[in-house]
Amino acid sequence: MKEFWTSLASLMGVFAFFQSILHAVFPPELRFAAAKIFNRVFRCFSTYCYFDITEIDGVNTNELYHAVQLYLSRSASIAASRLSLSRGLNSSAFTFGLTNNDRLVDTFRGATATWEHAVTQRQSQSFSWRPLPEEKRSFTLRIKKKDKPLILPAYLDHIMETATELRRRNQDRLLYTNSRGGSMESRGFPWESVPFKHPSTFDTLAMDPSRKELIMADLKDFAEGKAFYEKTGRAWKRGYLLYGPPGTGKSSMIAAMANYLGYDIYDLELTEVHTNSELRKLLMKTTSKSIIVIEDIDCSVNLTNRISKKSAPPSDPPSDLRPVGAAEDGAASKTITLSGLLNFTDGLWSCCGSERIFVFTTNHIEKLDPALVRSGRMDMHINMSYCSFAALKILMKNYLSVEDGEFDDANELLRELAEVIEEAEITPADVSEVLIKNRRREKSEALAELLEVLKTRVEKRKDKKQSSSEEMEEEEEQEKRALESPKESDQVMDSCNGKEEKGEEGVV
Ligand SMILES: Nc1ncnc2c1ncn2[C@@H]1O[C@H](COP(=O)(O)OP(=O)(O)OP(=O)(O)O)[C@@H](O)[C@H]1O
Ligand SMILES: [Mg+2]
Repeated sequence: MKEFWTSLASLMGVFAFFQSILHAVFPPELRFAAAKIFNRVFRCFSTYCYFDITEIDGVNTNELYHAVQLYLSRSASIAASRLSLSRGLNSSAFTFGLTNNDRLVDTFRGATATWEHAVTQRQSQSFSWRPLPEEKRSFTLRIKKKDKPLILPAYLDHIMETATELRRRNQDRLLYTNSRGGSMESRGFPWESVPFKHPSTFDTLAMDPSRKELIMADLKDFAEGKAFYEKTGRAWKRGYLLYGPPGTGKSSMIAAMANYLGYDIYDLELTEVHTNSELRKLLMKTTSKSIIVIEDIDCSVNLTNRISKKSAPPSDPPSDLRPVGAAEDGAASKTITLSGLLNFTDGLWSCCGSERIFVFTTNHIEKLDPALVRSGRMDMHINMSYCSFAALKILMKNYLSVEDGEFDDANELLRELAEVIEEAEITPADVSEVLIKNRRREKSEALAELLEVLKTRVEKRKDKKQSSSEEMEEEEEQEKRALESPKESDQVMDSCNGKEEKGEEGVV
C-alpha cells in the first residue's frame, strides 16, 4: 500500500512538473496543442489503450455510439450518482445515460473496461450539408493493452447485440397488417403498423397450466436456439397451428406469445394477397423476431380443392399447384395457390431473415388440406378446447380476483363447478362474459350465477342430445319399417305399373 502511495505521489509530481513547463514555456494559444502532444507521449508509455467512439462519424451517425449509450445505461442506473435520463420515440422505458466526464467500469471475459463520456462544445462549424449538433459527444473506452486481443472485437459485438436486444425490449411491440384495401405496390412498403397493446399474457390465458408450460418452454427453446439451429443446419423458424371452436383463445394465445417473446406480429390477410409473388414480397419485408399470423386459414383460401380434385379429369394439374379460385376464368397468375402458401412457410424464401414464428389458426382443422397439417409442416398443433376447471380457476383469478386456496377444496360451489364445467362445453369467452357481468357482486354470488349458467347449458345439451337421438331413432325406425314391408311398396310399384299398363292398353 505504501508503494502505491509513493508511486502515485511521484506520478502527480511528474504531472505537476509538466503542467508548470506547459505554462512557463508555451504561450496560451499553443498550450492546447502542447497538452495534446504530452498526452500522446504519456499514452505511449501507458499500459492502457484508448478508443474514442464519437456520436457523429464524419457526417454519419455512429451506430456504435448509441449502442454503447444503451449498453451502459443498464449498469449506469446502479453505479453512477448523476445520470442523464431519456425516453425514445415509441419506447415505453426510460434510458439512463452517463453525464459529462462520468466514468463507468465494466468487465468482459475477466478484463476490465473503463468507459468515460465526454461532452465538449463544437469549436467551429465546418461546412456540412447536414447541420451538426453544437455539442460533440463521445465515449472513450480504456482497456489494458494486454487485454486488447482477448476482448476485441468480441466485446464490441457483445455491446451491439445487447443494445439491439435492449432496444427491442424497450420498444413497444408493433402489429403489422397488409389489409389496406388498395394496391400494395402503391406505397412501396406492403405492411402498415400500429403499436401492439394487447394485454394478453400466459398468466391471463385460461388453459391447463401443464400445457401452457409446455408451450412456453417450446417458445423459449426456440428463441434461445440460435446455436442449435445453426449447428443442425435448420432454418430458424417454427410453426404452430392453433385450432378449436370460436372463443377458446386462439387470438389471445398469439398475443400472449408475442408479449412473452417480445416479438412483433405480422397479421397476414390472405384475401388481400393476389399472387404468389405478392406473398413472397410480403415475407421478404418482415423482420426477424416476429410472428407471422394467418387467422382462419380454412376461410382465407380454398384449401379443400385438393380433395375435390380427385373427381376431376386427369388432365388437370395437381390441385395444390392449381390457382385457388381461378379455375373457371383462367386467371391463374392472378391468384395465390396452396403450393404458394406452403412455399411461404417452408420454402427457401421462408428463411430470408431468421427467428420467425408462423402461426395458423382455424376453427375446423378437419377442413384443412392434409399437406398443410402433415407432421413437420407445423411443428406444434395446439388444441384450444372448451373451458376446463383448471382454466376456469385462471378466469376466476382474472375477473374476480379469486386467489388459489381462497375457497377451500371442500367448498360446495367449487365442487359443483368442477363437476359441470366439462359437461357444459362452454368456451372461455362465454365464461368471461358471465364473470364480467357479475364482477361487482360478491365472489360467491358471481360463482353461483356462473354455476346456474353452466347447469342450464348442461340441461340444454341433454335436451338437444335427447331430441337428436329421438330423431335418429325415428329415422332408423322408418328405415326398418320400409325394409320390413317390401310388399307394400311393391304393391305401389305394381299399381303404378298397372295404371301405366292400363293406360297403354287404353292408348293402344
Ligand atoms: N383461453 C382464454 N383465456 C383467457 N381469455 C380467453 C380465452 N379464450 C377466450 N378468451 C376471452 O374471449 C375473448 C375472445 O377470445 P379469442 O379472440 O382469443 O378467441 P378465438 O379462439 O381467437 O376466437 P375466433 O375463433 O372467433 O377467432 C378474448 O378477448 C378473451 O377475453
Ligand atoms: Mg381469433
